[in-house]
Amino acid sequence: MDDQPEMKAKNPWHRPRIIFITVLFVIGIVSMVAIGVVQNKPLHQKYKYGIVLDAGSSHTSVYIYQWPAEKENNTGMVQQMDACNVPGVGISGYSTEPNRAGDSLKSCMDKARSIIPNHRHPETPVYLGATAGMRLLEMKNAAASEKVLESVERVLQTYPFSYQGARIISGQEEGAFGWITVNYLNESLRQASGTLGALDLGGASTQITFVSGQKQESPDNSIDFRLYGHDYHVYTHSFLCYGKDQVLKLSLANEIRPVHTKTETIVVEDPCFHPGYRMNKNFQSVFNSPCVTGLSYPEKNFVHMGSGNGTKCHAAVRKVFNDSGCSYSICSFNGIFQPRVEGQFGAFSAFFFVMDFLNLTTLSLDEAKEELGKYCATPWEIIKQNHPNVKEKYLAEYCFSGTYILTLLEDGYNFTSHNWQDIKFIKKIGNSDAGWTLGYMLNLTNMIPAESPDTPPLPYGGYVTLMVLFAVMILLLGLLACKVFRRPTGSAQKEII
Ligand SMILES: O=c1[nH]cnc2c1ncn2[C@@H]1O[C@H](COP(=O)(O)OP(=O)(O)O)[C@@H](O)[C@H]1O
Ligand SMILES: [Ca+2]
Repeated sequence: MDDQPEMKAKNPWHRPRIIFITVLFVIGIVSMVAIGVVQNKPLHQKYKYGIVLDAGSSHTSVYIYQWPAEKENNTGMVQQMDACNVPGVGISGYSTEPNRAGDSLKSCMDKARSIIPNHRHPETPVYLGATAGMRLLEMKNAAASEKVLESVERVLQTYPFSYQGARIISGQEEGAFGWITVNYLNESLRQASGTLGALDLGGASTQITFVSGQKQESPDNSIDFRLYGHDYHVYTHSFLCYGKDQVLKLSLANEIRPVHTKTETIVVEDPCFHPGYRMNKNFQSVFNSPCVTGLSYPEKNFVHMGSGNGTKCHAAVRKVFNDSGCSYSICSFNGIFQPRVEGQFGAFSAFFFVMDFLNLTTLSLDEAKEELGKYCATPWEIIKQNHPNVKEKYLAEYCFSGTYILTLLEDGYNFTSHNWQDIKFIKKIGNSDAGWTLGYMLNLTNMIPAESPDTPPLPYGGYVTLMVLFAVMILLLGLLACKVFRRPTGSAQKEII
């Protein structure tokens, strides 16, 4: 301590010089980090967009997707930006006035035009995929289905986007793309971790799709994917006519046929509708579908009367499944091969709407049956009072729909009370709806590569953290070095003095 004044006297610039060097050193390090951060930060995130129209049997939805322009091939990058419900019925409902099918899409397409930045319009692909409603219309009246598709095509081509076509997708595509969507969103494709099976329930068809390690006995039900460097053997089946609206017609038709006479007023007592429910309906509304046969008196009406009995409803719904005649080692129903269900499942669309409304999504199978039985037995007046804001058509059908869902999953697909908890009823994963549309777009824009794309070894956040850590380490080492170099000089001077 006594030597300090002498040292200072010897070299009065020593300390300021060290401070000056240290300050320069710190400024250098800070600048290095700042430059690294600024240089590597994506300056202004550029997004690309894609539009898919899901032309379902009951309604059409327009989905707008967006993704960062430079990260097309990374899983989880494409997200739903907006979804618009087209007012009115599904496009197959315009078979007698096809022009209205195209017109119905305008409000949602106008919205898409306004929310996607103008300079991206010409490169934004638009796809329309029609599902089971149009499959049925094509079976019933191919010319009408052609006209409906022409009408939607005409309207979609008037928009400034890159129109890529309107077509009826197959049930196999619907199942496969639903599976791709949930697994893409779940990020289960990049890690070879377990995938999520996909259960989709529509109005006119239903799909089951899952990875199965068992022998695939039916080529029609088997798809092989190579995605991000992993091979997947996927089982899929789409049951046309087994969407919930068509099954309602099927089971009503089963109840009408035995009491079907030409003269009397026909009263059909239905255990799947609430006690006190009474509605005049036309035979036509039940027998107008290619899924239902055997109408003799199209002009006749009947009284649809609820009796609200869960057990009897289950028995009635059960009749729409044909369990005889499996030519494989194992079947679901109607002679269709299906291996035992495996792994976790995401159940979406009407599976979710119905189970969520009935508050059954988290219950065990037995609890769900019990709750549903009580719900079905509740008088219609009380149901209406309890849910004044729910559309009456949906409200009247929840007992039936819930019973159909439990029956399809248990008696159809052979889920049991042991693996019931493997089914997750989901609407969205992140911001994006579960459904076939995202998978359809990813496939058509080649955004899911067969092999894993090369990505930087570190994500951006990790890179910045490492840079900062190294900078701090260098700084500390520098300071330490200053101290160490100062000491010997000091002690040497001390010794000399
Ligand atoms: O909020 C809801 N509650 C109950 N059911 C709904 C709700 N929203 C849609 N749905 C039903 O979901 C189903 C959707 O089927 P979609 O129109 O996709 O037919 P598809 O897939 O067979 O072509 C229809 O049965 C429709 O009534
Ligand atoms: Ca659908």
